[in-house]
Amino acid sequence: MGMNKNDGNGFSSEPQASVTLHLVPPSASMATKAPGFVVTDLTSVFRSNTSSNRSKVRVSIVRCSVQVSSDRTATGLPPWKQFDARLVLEDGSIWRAKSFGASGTQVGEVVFNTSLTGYQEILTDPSYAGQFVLMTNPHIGNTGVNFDDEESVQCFLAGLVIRSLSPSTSNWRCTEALCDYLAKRNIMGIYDVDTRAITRRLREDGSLIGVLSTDRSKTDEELLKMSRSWDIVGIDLISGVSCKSPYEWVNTTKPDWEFNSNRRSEETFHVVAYDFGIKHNILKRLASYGCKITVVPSTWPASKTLEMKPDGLLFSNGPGDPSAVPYAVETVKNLLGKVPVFGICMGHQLIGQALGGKTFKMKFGHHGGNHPVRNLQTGHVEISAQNHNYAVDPASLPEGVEVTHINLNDGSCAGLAFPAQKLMSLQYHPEASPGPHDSDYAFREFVELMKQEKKVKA
Ligand SMILES: NC(=O)CC[C@H](N)C(=O)O
Repeated sequence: MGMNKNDGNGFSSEPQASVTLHLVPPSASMATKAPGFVVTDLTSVFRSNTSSNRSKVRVSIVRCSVQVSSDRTATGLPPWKQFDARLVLEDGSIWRAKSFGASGTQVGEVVFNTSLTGYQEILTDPSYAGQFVLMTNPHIGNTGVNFDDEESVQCFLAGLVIRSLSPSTSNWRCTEALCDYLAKRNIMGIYDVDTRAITRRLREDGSLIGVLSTDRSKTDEELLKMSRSWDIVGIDLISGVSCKSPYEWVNTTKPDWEFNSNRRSEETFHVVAYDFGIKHNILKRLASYGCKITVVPSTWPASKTLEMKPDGLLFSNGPGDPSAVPYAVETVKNLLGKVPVFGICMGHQLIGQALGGKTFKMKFGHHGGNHPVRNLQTGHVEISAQNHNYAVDPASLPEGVEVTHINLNDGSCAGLAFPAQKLMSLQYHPEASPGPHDSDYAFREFVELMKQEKKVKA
């Protein structure tokens, strides 16, 4: 197999009498539907079991590229169940496509995401509940999905809209093909649709409600009517994604992926995290910075939180309209000023409202991993991960509240601080997932805020 002696990967060029290869296709069903895989990449063959008898070495292939055999592709069929699909937008436009994943009829708001990679984190971000995510990157699915990149326990989004779905997967962490993953989670995906044209329309006209359907019995007019009789504004989407009872979170970022290992606080701070649809990486980053975390449901009363005597509070990201969840605003209001708080995205918007400010719906929002933000306190520009359709109007906020960050694409408010109330918040995602890590320092600043408060109280 052309391995060099001691090449640094544990490979040896010594004679090997017996080698067992375990091929790992992206999914079992793909293997049965498309027999005859062609292994195209053996770069990561490694020795998993060395016995004292060096002539018997078992080898597992953990990374392999799998391509659908020419037999299968010759038939012109892709390795997933596919139906004709329609996306009917409320403006009357009809987009014909092919489906993968689940089938049926689903209504939602269409938003476009400009991330080049990280579709699994996007699919599992609970903040997309009620929305169809259209990826502007035309080629999706080529890295499959894996065990580690889940941002929640489920896919809450309404569906996925892409230009082209890769028929093969190639990634060393891949455990399943995207088509099978979505089918199991009952999420509809469509491809073979002009995502660029839809994006331009959304940029011109703003986010649009649409209906995605594989149901031939439904007329275009019926689907159009459905899209025009539903609205995402004013709906409490948080209650469908929040946990039902409190739990402890202990997982840190895995050592292999930890890029900020010197930043762990020597003290441990107890953080109560309100789950409005919390992404796992927010919890992992807090844990990596040395926090002990209790996650509580969105309806958890402020009084019970204060009984837990936390050092700090995290108000998480979450789906939908912040004006549709007055109970959450009330909870935030009852907690502000009592302990240091950090709000992220929906959490930031709820803080804005709790302070007496207003939120408004943006034309098409910010969704992607490439949004430039200026930190007004340091002057630094961060490239950030964003996913929101609403924003806080800074002019509506009371005196003493500082705008700390602005989005450089449109000048909108991207961060707030209110030192008198030990408060900081960001409209975007310092935990990234997917996206750049430029804003990770925000977790350190939150720890500093809790540290200062502890000192004052001591
Ligand atoms: N990621 C989030 O928390 C989203 C916030 C809010 N639901 C919005 O769309 O603006």
